Amino acid sequence: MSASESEMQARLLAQALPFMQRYENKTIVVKYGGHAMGNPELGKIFAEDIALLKQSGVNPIVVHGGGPQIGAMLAKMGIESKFEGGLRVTDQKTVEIVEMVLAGSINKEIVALINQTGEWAIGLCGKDGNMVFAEKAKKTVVDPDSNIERVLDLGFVGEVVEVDRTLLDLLAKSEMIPVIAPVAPGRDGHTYNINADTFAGAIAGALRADRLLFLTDVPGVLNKQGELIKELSVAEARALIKDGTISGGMIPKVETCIDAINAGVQGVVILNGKTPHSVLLEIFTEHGAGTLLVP
Ligand SMILES: Nc1ncnc2c1ncn2[C@@H]1O[C@H](COP(=O)(O)OP(=O)(O)O)[C@@H](O)[C@H]1O
Ligand SMILES: CC(=O)N[C@@H](CCC(=O)OP(=O)(O)O)C(=O)O
Repeated sequence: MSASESEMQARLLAQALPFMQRYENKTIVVKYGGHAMGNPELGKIFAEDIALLKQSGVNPIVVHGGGPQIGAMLAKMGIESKFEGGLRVTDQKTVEIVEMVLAGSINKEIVALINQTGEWAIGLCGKDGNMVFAEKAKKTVVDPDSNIERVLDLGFVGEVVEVDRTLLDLLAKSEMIPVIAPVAPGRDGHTYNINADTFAGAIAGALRADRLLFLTDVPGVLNKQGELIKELSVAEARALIKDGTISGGMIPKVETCIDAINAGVQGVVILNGKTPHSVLLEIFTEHGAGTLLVP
């Protein structure tokens, strides 16, 4: 390494100090989307970033998705994936596979990656420690042609109705980093499939998290021309959903951002999880990337 390169690295490290002080003991919820996963090298870097946050005195909580991975498993079993309003229509067979993929293989993969850094991760879903309770989602969509609102029946898709922070508060005081799959029970005894974005938003809201980061496979919210929108107000976001600029999986993400801001979460950002060290860059440098949602 040349002298100027090591000087630059030292300067970068020194610049991180005020950010480390700012976030000490603060809760940062990181939603790791299924589209941001898949590349082993990037997975390792993501795990290192989370480990570094914990080592720096931050309380990181990982909530993960796995939509594409669920789709692949369903396809293997000859079941077609169907979405309405960005949410998977989930019958009994599908919810069993969702739980198997999310709370099983993906959750343990992320836990193992973090453990390999030398930190300690613990894999959970909403069922563990009675952390989250859900009920059947009451989702409505407005038909753009007729402007008539209709209620969607998405089967066992849930929305979070209760978060008990007991277990997460315990873990915050421990060495353990929680890694949570978005599956939760209902008081009716059913298991519900919850969109990982809305699940992460509910956790961040219940914990009054300092930051909520969404790692996905695009640089942030893009406008009609495909350019990154660096700052998006709640009103602008609603307008972009209405005119179809924001569609598919970006809808629950942006709706969650709006709810999280209303619940008092301070910094809500959608950013590219395929950029190496995007979490560290966002938290410990001035070079925040992605779309910042503002009231
Ligand atoms: N306006 C928009 N800006 C950016 N992405 C958008 C927009 N509208 C729809 N999308 C889609 O949303 C996707 C991200 O959501 P999703 O597929 O649920 O990802 P993840 O698995 O990371 O949660 C992008 O890959 C993109 O295809
Ligand atoms: C109800 C619903 O749609 N649940 C999602 C849960 C996983 C998820 O949200 O994963 P991503 O974050 O990778 O999109 C699903 O079944 O795909």
